[in-house]
Amino acid sequence: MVTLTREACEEYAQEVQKLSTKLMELIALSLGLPENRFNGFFKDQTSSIRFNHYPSCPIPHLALGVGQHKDIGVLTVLAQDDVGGLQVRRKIDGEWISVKPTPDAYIVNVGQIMQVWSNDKYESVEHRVMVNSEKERFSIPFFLTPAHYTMVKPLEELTDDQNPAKYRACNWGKFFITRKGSNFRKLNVENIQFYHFRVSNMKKRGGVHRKITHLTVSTSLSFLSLKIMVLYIIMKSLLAFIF
Ligand SMILES: O=C(O)CCC(=O)C(=O)O
Ligand SMILES: [Fe+2]
Repeated sequence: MVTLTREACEEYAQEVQKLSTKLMELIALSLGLPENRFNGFFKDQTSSIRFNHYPSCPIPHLALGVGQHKDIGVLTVLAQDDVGGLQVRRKIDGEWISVKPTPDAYIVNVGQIMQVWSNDKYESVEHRVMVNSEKERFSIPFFLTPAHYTMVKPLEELTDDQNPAKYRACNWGKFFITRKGSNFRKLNVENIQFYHFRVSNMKKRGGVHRKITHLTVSTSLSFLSLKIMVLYIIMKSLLAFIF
């Protein structure tokens, strides 16, 4: 049995954070930006680590370890054991492809924030985790996320008249709180995602954006009904006063 101490976790977090900083510098260079372009976003970063345990499951085809999703952060640096189960969705045909575990290697996922920052030059991949009928599995993802006050939007250097911003700005802290506090399952809608802020999605009425902004929509609706009620009361008193 392996015992994880707080010190070991903290040391691991610090090291993987350093690795992520290095990766962000390389990504900046790959986008033709100065190496330190992203550093400012991570001064008060909200990054986190998760310890995933997937117990073995006698009927694996009826269960999923983690349902299909795109990571919401900037990057995910994932450590996994040798059991396997992670699958990524191939874009061209939607086929689920198993990611073979490579010893002593990390898997790095591009998250939705990176996709927004790069105005779609980098794309976040959809993935899920299958369970194993005999073996339990462990994985440790590190989610690199910016300071809570960061306005997530395409970088200005990567947009111009020919290539306009594909996403509207969104406050990361508010996004995260909305996501965590959402009762999306009860409402049978998808939880909030950065791709809901795509300009093209937002134009479509009745599209995904309308679904996920139910909070805003219902708030404005109740505000509207309140206004109608007040107007009704005023009218009634006015009529009562006149007649
Ligand atoms: O366990 C894995 O391999 C991936 C887990 C994952 O996708 C996540 O926690 O976001
Ligand atoms: Fe994930």
